[in-house]
Amino acid sequence: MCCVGLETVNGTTGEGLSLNIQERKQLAEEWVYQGKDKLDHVIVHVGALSLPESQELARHAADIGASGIAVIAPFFFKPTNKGELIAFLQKVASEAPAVPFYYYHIPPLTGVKIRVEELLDGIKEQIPTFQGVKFSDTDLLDLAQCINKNEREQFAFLYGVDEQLLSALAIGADGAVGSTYNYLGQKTNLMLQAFAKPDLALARKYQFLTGAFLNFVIKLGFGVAQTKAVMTFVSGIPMGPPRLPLVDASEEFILKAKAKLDSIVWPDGD
Ligand SMILES: CC(=O)N[C@@H]([C@@H](O)[C@H](O)[C@H](O)CO)[C@@H](O)CC(=O)C(=O)O
Repeated sequence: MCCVGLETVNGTTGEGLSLNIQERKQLAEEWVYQGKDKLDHVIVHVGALSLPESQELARHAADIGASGIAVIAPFFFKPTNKGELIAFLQKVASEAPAVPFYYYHIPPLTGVKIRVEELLDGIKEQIPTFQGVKFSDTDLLDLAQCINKNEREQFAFLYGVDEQLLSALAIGADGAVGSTYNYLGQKTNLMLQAFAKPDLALARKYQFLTGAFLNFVIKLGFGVAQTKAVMTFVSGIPMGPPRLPLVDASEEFILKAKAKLDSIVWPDGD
């Protein structure tokens, strides 16, 4: 959901696809308003199953001054090839012709596995506002090819598999957008600093510890509802219940996840 100076609104953790259009607009407006002078970028996710809805959200994001829009692949009637996916994305992007456009690649949830390397080939000709990818997939070969082949384009590659961020940074990812940064953002910033120094041994320590936590909770069953529960107990700010078909994390999950997180000894001594 967030990283340094950047917020993506109405994405996965924010359950954007479970909200109605009015709710999505309201949230986007509030983030743009509250983020003014605090956040470098507020990217609004405007993807939807219905093209007209997605276009309406894109126009709205442009009107309120969002610094970017992002779109996932439609996931009920799915595009089966690059041409179909680009056609959909292009029709949304063209409704906000002055707003940078990001493709939000998240095949574990959309089931659309069209390789991004293929998608990016010649994309600027069809989507002149194309600015980058939020890449939420474990296929680092695909990510590496995207980065290598598009060096001159200056696209932004924002990585979204938090447990593998360090590997993505090593091959040139520009930043991160993910659910754990809502509660492990400071630790991730320390990892980023160590990587930039470079102190790879220290960076690895942070990555391994984040990984140990995620490995533990994934075995218990970990999704958006559980993420919200962790955000709640870490921040003390109630995130509210998820919307059906998601259901609240169990008390047992919360107790175990909290104990695990509390047991971690971070390199900064916290
Ligand atoms: C499938 C999924 O939810 N992926 C998450 C990850 O942050 C994920 O929760 C994390 O890597 C743990 O596996 C993000 O990519 C989603 C995200 O950033 C968002 O809320 O838009």
